[in-house]
Amino acid sequence: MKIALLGYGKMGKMIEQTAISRNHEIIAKIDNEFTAGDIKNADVAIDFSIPSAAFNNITTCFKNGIPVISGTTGWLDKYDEAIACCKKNNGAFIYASNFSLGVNIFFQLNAYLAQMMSGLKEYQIGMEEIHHTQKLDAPSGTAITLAEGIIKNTSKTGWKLDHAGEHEIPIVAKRIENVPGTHSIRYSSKVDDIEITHTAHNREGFALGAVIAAEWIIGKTGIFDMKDVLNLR
Ligand SMILES: NC(=O)c1ccc[n+]([C@@H]2O[C@H](COP(=O)([O-])OP(=O)(O)OC[C@H]3O[C@@H](n4cnc5c(N)ncnc54)[C@H](O)[C@@H]3O)[C@@H](O)[C@H]2O)c1
Ligand SMILES: O=C(O)C1=N[C@H](C(=O)O)CCC1
Repeated sequence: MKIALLGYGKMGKMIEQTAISRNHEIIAKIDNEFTAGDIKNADVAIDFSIPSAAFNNITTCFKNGIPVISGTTGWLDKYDEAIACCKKNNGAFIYASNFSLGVNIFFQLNAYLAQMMSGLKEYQIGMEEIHHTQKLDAPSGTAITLAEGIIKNTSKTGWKLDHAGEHEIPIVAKRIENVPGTHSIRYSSKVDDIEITHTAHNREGFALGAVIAAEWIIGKTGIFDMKDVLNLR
């Protein structure tokens, strides 16, 4: 598989290593603006760039017939527009706030726990995410996906950083040097707490999931997610 890397920072470099170890070829390492000519020979593009560049990167690929795996977070105000562009161009797309296989299992666990806790008014919910200090967005994309999983399964109607209203999920975002990504959801009552945590030890899991998604999407048309890739439905 010939891969164009859109974003050659911490994740782009990790994905390069993983892709080469799985016998793929990196045909473009893009770390700034690019033209269609730079990526024309790619079978797939993997975008781990920055929030302000993601939409343009992704839609340029659709317009040039290249399937996209998108891991960049913090750009989802334009997600619907990107989907419309993908459909118009008969393209193929997977966005995941977190490509790690463990986190995708954790998403399922979170939804199941929320369903069980939904009737128990004694428990107050809270979420915490911890990432490295270079992270541009807060809360993390993963925390937003986790909050959406809770909203779908409880009477909570939204989320807010720090001071949430009664019907919202409070998210605390901490930035600590060199932390790859830790997410916890806690249900606290007067008598006990229930807490689930996913801790990434490094970035290898994110990269492996993104390369597996890229292998999976080749030859397909449509909009998919990691549940499709990992057969979690
Ligand atoms: N979905 C996941 O599993 C997952 C995992 C880790 C990180 N992320 C997200 O991926 C993104 C990148 O993370 P990172 O840690 O590699 O960040 P990073 O800052 O190390 O790398 C981003 C790179 O994008 C480059 N860039 C800037 N403008 C660009 C453009 N127009 N086109 C292409 N590249 C451009 C920057 O020069 C930089 O090298 C972030 O949004 C982060 O939240 C997602
Ligand atoms: O390092 C980052 O930045 C990460 N971003 C994703 C998010 O926002 O959830 C995934 C975890 C690492």
